[in-house]
Amino acid sequence: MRDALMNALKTVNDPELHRDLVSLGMIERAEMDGGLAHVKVNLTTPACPLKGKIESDVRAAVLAVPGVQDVRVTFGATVRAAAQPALPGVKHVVLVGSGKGGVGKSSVAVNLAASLARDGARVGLLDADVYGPSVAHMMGQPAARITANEDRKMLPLEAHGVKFLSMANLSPAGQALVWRGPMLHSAIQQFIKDAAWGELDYLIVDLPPGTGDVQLSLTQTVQVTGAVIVTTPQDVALIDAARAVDMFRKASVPVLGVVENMSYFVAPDTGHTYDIFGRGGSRKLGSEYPLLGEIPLDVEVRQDADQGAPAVLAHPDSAAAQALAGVARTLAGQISVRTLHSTLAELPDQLTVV
Ligand SMILES: Nc1ncnc2c1ncn2[C@@H]1O[C@H](COP(=O)(O)OP(=O)(O)OP(=O)(O)O)[C@@H](O)[C@H]1O
Repeated sequence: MRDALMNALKTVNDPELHRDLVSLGMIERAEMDGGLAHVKVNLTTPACPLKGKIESDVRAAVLAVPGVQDVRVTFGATVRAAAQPALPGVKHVVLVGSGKGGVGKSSVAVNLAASLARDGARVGLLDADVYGPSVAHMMGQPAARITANEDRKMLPLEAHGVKFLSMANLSPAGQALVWRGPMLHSAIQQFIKDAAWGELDYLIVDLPPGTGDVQLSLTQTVQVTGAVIVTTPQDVALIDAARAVDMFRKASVPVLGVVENMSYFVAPDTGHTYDIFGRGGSRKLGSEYPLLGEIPLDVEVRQDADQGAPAVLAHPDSAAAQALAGVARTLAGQISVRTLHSTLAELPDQLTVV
């Protein structure tokens, strides 16, 4: 009977990976209990954007097996590590960058991290925006201080299910950092390599805006899975975003996608939509960089950030939070596809990214 179930499951393809669940090794359990079939699918990320589709496809395929009256589908998830894992225990390092300041890069990084963690992933968040570190505040821990463990490794702080490190938790509050290039380089090295991150599926790195030394130093310090570029749809932001894309291309860091923030505004009183910065402009960056999502301007995103609670957790039903959660899942799916692409010896020709 198990063979019949497995044969049926061989007809179900992962909708993103375009391969059947059996050959992808995603079927953890397939058993009959009377007329009830139990199937456990081990996803490649807990933030799988197409879990609902996989569930209905599995159900339909298994229900067609003679003798099956009902199906119970359950899920687990194991994020597969990049071919060359970033750090011991860290499966993927994802950089969040922008060409220009103030476009909402830190807000996106914090919400991505919180959303992935809520979906069940093990997530770290590194604030590499050394000149204007805002992660500590946005995570609600501006006063916390970083300590070291017995091996003299920095212990990340933790909030909202996310481990994080920010320069703001090292220096006295309100004091500016006057570190120069080489010191910054070694500070970032330490944040990455001399910290006890433990086992992480995703380490999200909030970069400083622009295309300077810190960004380059990071791409040289650690094997990075890819970068996400945050921009507003405004031309001046897009010109700078294109520069950031170019920098990553030159540093051989794949651009996993673009997030268009402050994409539009829906007036709460009239419901009218205003495209304040010109919606959809990020498509001008080129079709080879997938648009991971359009995040509306939303006063709650700003208020939640100020109060130290990511919008995806504080107001999960708002349009902005839903869009941010969608970005996190699309990104996780994108990483799964790329990882499979680079780790499978025999590539299916129809393997596509978003
Ligand atoms: N979608 C949004 N709706 C409303 N406010 C937003 C949105 N995104 C970001 N903001 C607000 O805009 C301001 C700038 O955001 P943020 O600090 O995330 O930008 P940044 O690109 O990281 O800036 P920098 O790197 O220059 O410090 C913050 O006050 C933030 O709360």
